[in-house]
Amino acid sequence: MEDDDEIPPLAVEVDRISEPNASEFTGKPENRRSADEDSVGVTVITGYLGAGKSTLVNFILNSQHGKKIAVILNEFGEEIGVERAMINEGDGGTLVEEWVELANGCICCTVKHSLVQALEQLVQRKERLDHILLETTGLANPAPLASVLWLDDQLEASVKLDCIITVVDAKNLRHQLYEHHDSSSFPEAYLQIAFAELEKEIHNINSLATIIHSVRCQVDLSKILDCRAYDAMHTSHLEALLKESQSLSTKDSHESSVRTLCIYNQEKVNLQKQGELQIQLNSTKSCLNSQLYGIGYLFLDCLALFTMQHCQPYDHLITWDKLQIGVHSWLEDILWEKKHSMDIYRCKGVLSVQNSDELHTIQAVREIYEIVPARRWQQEENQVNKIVFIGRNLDEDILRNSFRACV
Ligand SMILES: Nc1nc2c(ncn2[C@@H]2O[C@H](COP(=O)(O)OP(=O)(O)OP(=O)(O)O)[C@@H](O)[C@H]2O)c(=O)[nH]1
Repeated sequence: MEDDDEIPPLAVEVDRISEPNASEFTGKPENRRSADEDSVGVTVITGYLGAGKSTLVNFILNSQHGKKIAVILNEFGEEIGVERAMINEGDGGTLVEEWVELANGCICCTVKHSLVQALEQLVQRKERLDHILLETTGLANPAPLASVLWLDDQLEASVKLDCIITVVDAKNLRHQLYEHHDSSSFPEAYLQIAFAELEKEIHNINSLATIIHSVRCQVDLSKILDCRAYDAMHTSHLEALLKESQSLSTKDSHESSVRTLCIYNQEKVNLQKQGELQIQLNSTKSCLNSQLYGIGYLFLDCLALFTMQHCQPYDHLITWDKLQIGVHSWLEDILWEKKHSMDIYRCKGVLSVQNSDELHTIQAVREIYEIVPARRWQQEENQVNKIVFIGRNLDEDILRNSFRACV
């Protein structure tokens, strides 16, 4: 990346920003203020991997606000299509006025210019938008974004930075701030104290942040949309952010050892847990009658429950057609047992499941995971399994090969 790319396109020298006067801040005070009336508000939604950014986007889109909202998603190349498939667009995309996917890089460094272009195109649409949501990757630094939105000459007057929301996962924040801290077995009373401490820690990092507690990002939208957090009255807050952005090199802002990779598979998968394994027998092919003869137990390297269906009563020659494990067991091996010594921070994706016409989403943040049916597959959609992993020591071959046991 060119050095030039790293410096946000500032309209004024940063040294001058120290003046608390909003007029001097942009150099064009009256324009800025009157333009505010017509400009489209942009809410930047940021937060660490798995903090709940998409959950918040989903919540906003599905709430009754009567606004025409466009969503800009920033994805790393490997994540293309996964993020969007996981957000509920409503039937036929009715909840979202416009989608823009900024792929192949992080919005805070390599795709900054694409962001400017995307915003321009959105505000030039015939039908006026009421609001734009910009969801960053879980590894983005929001400061350079703020400078693009606040100070970019091309954009000035047409969009305004309404608010930066940082979604924080109360369970994992301590772990993220102080690695190796395990809060999974804390008694409740301790947790309450820990959460109070968390608020203190958040305020130590940003004393001006308004903290809103929520479960699954269900918040009062009047507190987060159209809040003009950076209008003329609140420029000092942004000043600090921009100064910080100047001192940071985007080259250093991403952990180089953290890798993102994606595995694909076209076949439908089995979700079942190990205790519910179904073992298909070759001998079923030669069955003469269709009676169910029984359920028995079999010791392999684990205890597996199997059903013998449609077998001849005296068929002693049993050979396995396929030993299938479920996605649950596969994930638990990787996330809980850490069988392959991979340090997985985040896993997300879509699954095409056997005997189901619904797209299932797979979500994991550290060791906590869930697999849920999200919606029906759309007709034109390619029903594939696509799973993104983010973490350290990821081994693509192991992940891909071990996943095959689920199909
Ligand atoms: N228990 C619990 N889970 C939550 C809450 N909010 C979000 N989640 C779950 O956390 C997981 C990650 O949420 P996402 O919204 O995809 O997180 P994200 O910040 O977009 O993640 P990245 O794509 O990695 O940047 C999902 O399984 C959510 O259902 C919450 O308040 N409580």
